[in-house]
Amino acid sequence: MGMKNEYVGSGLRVLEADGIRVAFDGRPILSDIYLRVQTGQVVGLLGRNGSGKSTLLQAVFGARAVPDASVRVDGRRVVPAFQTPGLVNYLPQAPLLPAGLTLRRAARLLGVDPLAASAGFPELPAQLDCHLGELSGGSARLWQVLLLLHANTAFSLFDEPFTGIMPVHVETLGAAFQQARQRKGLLLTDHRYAELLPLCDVVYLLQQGRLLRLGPNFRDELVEYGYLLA
Ligand SMILES: Nc1ncnc2c1ncn2[C@@H]1O[C@H](COP(=O)(O)OP(=O)(O)OP(=O)(O)O)[C@@H](O)[C@H]1O
Repeated sequence: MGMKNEYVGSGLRVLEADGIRVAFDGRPILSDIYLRVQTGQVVGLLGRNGSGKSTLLQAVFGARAVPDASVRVDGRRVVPAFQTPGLVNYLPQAPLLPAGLTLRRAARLLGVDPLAASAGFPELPAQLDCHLGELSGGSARLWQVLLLLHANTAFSLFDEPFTGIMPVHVETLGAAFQQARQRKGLLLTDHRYAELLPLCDVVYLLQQGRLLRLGPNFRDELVEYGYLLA
């Protein structure tokens, strides 16, 4: 794409965030967060409804300005992170790509080969000339996840990538995440923990404004903190 892209394809990259403090109407949502994702890792972010997962992803990406946030890559400050070419992309909970765009065009804008991106999903190639707005909710979601996953960034942040996607595709998508780990670092938040946890190298739980890095007995911890029933 002609753009300088120093972040892709050359060794280990470490994305760190701390100092992220967010309050709404005086009610603290995020306080004292430290988060780390490195290339080669799938990192899972869990937490109860309203715990601030989406807010945290926005703050890391730079979509939400946080005055004292420190987001760093390899120790170098990158705020807002999205301004650094090739560093990170982010799929919010809501649709990202315009409804009037065809998939072929969306893929070209993102510099992605749409056939490679949709490998393993037999019905997707036939949708290439559809507009995003013409697809079912689940198909549109799946395409957006796949296009961002295959776009050439060192990190991808996904807010609820599995939502709306049918079970047979959730498994294939999980495999695509695992494959993408060879190229990038992934930060995923989703309530489908049964599908998410087996993919994760690191699991974080957002709990009352703090981000806890869970240990090997994460299931017990998730019960203890009220995210799962015993
Ligand atoms: N713009 C805003 N103004 C006021 N409060 C907000 C705003 N955005 C988010 N909140 C509140 O901040 C809290 C965290 O919201 P957030 O969407 O980050 O949670 P979440 O963990 O992603 O939740 P879920 O699992 O339900 O998607 C919630 O209590 C929400 O109501």
